[in-house]
Amino acid sequence: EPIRVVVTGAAGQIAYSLLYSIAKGDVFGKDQPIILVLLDIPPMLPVLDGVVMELQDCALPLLREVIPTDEVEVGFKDIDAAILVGSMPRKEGMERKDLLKANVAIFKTQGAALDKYAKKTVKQLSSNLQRIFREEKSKSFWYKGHHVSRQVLVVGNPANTNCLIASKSAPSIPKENFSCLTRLDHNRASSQVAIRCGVSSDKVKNVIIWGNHSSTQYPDVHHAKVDLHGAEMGVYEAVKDEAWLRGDFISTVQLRGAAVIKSRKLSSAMSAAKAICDHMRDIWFGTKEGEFISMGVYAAGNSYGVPEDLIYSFPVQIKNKTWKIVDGLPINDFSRAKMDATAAELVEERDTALDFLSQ
Ligand SMILES: NC(=O)c1ccc[n+]([C@@H]2O[C@H](COP(=O)([O-])OP(=O)(O)OC[C@H]3O[C@@H](n4cnc5c(N)ncnc54)[C@H](O)[C@@H]3O)[C@@H](O)[C@H]2O)c1
Ligand SMILES: O=C(O)CC[C@H](O)C(=O)O
Repeated sequence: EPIRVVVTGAAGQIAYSLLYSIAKGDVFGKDQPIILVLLDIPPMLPVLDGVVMELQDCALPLLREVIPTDEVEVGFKDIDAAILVGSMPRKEGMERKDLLKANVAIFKTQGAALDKYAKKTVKQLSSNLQRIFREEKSKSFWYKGHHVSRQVLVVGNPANTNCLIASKSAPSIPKENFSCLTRLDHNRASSQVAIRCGVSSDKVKNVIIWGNHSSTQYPDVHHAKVDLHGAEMGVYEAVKDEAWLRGDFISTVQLRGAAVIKSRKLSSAMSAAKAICDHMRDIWFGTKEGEFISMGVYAAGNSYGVPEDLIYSFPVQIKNKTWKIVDGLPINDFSRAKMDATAAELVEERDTALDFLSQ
């Protein structure tokens, strides 16, 4: 059976890199047929037509159908995965707060639309599932048995707060089904360490991005390992330069998005698309044994004292399409201060967003 995947902002630059990877099986598997739903705003429909033509012209065997639309009820109907990219990127000179105001309303609307249209009705389930559902009469069964596969990844910035707002606007979808993209930051951090050590990036594992996808994020390598020509060791031991690890390394990762904008005059797109693929593929197929990755998830119940009602980036492990925060990693004072600073920014962003949406 094909799965239905919607990408919003499908006429934009991230989508242009992303759609090909999804359609050729890099994310949901090499034998998983796909229906791609491309959602954008009305003025972009002519551009979407061109994207549809190009996808057809790729002649990809897994791609069963491409549906361009500007209507959320079409876009979100019965989807298995939603990748919410559509929103305005920051341009040079723009502040983060400008972006919050421009974008957060989109995610309120889209969360509500997901709640309304993505919900499968009991009627659409097989008769066997309908019988079990009637017998169980439990909402949690409904969630566990069926909704669990419906994953919503928020990419549009400010990604954490947009994700929180989308999730709050979709009360029938479990909070666990929402996540936001900090995998790009994770990949940036792994890559910086790999370059410094002169190894390929797959030799670095378990870096952590804590907090917000912003310049307050904390890229933490205290628990990361590097395979240095056959010998696995901690990153501090391998790099042997604490000043760099606590200074330029952190600021390079924190400010990388801004550096790309300054240089390209456009927000990162190829690397963002690659990170989206990594994030979704790990949700679908799970993380490797003994490894964790970073993603923004609902903070409730975390063991790190992060305020609960936030989407905060944590180290997570994923199995059976269910993520779990890696608990109990030792946190030193240096890390604690940085984790708290990024949490404080997220609290402020959340409050500004809620305030703004209530006006
Ligand atoms: N989380 C991350 O790591 C990360 C990385 C890079 C970019 N981003 C963010 O991703 C977003 C998109 O970036 P881009 O470079 O592709 O931008 P873009 O301007 O090239 O494309 C955005 C697309 O979204 C569409 N859009 C706007 N409002 C929409 C709506 N309500 N519904 C559907 N579509 C809508 C636009 O018409 C446009 O086609 C930005 O917010 C950017 O900051 C996040
Ligand atoms: O607007 C920014 O500073 C960041 C843009 C994007 O999210 C990125 O990380 O490349």
